[in-house]
Amino acid sequence: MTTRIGVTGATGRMGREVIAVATGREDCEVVFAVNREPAGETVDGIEVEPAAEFESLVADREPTAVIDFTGPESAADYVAACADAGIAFVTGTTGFDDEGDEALEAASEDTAVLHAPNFARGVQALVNVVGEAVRNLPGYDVELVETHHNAKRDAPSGTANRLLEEIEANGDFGGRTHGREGEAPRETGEIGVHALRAGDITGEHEIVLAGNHEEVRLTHRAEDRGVFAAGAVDAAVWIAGQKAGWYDFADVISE
Ligand SMILES: NC(=O)C1=CN([C@@H]2O[C@H](COP(=O)(O)OP(=O)(O)OC[C@H]3O[C@@H](n4cnc5c(N)ncnc54)[C@H](OP(=O)(O)O)[C@@H]3O)[C@@H](O)[C@H]2O)C=CC1
Ligand SMILES: O=C(O)C1=N[C@H](C(=O)O)C[C@H](O)C1
Repeated sequence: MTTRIGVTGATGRMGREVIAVATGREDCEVVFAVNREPAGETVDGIEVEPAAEFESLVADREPTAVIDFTGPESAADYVAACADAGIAFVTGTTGFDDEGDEALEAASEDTAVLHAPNFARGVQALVNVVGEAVRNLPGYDVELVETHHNAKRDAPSGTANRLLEEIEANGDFGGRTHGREGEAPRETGEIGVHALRAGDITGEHEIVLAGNHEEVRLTHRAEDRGVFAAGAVDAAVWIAGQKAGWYDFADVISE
């Protein structure tokens, strides 16, 4: 069955990639695309419509899943609208505060919701192995460095936060230190977190584990945003028809 996809944030860096991927596949169709300020644009032949028309587009075009790459405030509004309409919601948006997280979780009681801070399959593999590395190297210093383009709003990245949760769950750490300045010797057990913003870098995450006169570096580097878009479209095709609930990208990959 063809998955009918609605896209939000259609003229953004990721929205454009999602439309490019989805229009190139035979198992899905982009039935509408919206952006805050569409200015009469089309993306890969899809007309971009005003965000204010989202609810009427949902009613008229009957998407089976919405893919969202906007911002945390708008994603919270879109997930609530999808929950009301019973449409599956896939979001890669990052930077949610507690209220945003709660909006996603509340919506998952009424519809299928999948949130992934990173839709690259390699990052999922990194999440899977980082805990094992930490468990194997107790007492080693751990630092995380993430690097993104100069227009990224949130820091640390959503992916960095996910990796940090995994690191903390697998070792005995004393807290996170975001950057260092001045007299700032490393405390035992702290996890250093560093966010670089420069140019149009797609997204890099590196975990450094050092001790015992050796170091291990686990690095993921996304070379093209199409990697994220392909994962998000895979997720939308997978989630359409799933029952209400909370899903993550690991559920998609494991099938
Ligand atoms: N999970 C993953 O794999 C990835 C996640 N991301 C995350 O995705 C999000 C978007 O990133 P990116 O594409 O680079 O950001 P952009 O700023 O390039 O794109 C966001 C788009 O959303 C639009 N927008 C904002 N509010 C609304 C609204 N209410 N309705 C419709 N459209 C709206 C913006 O429009 P306007 O320009 O008018 O503001 C813009 O076109 C970020 O949170 C980022 O961290 C990014 C890459 C991969
Ligand atoms: O904003 C981005 O560009 C990216 N954001 C995601 C994040 O915050 O982790 C994923 C990816 O690294 C690109």
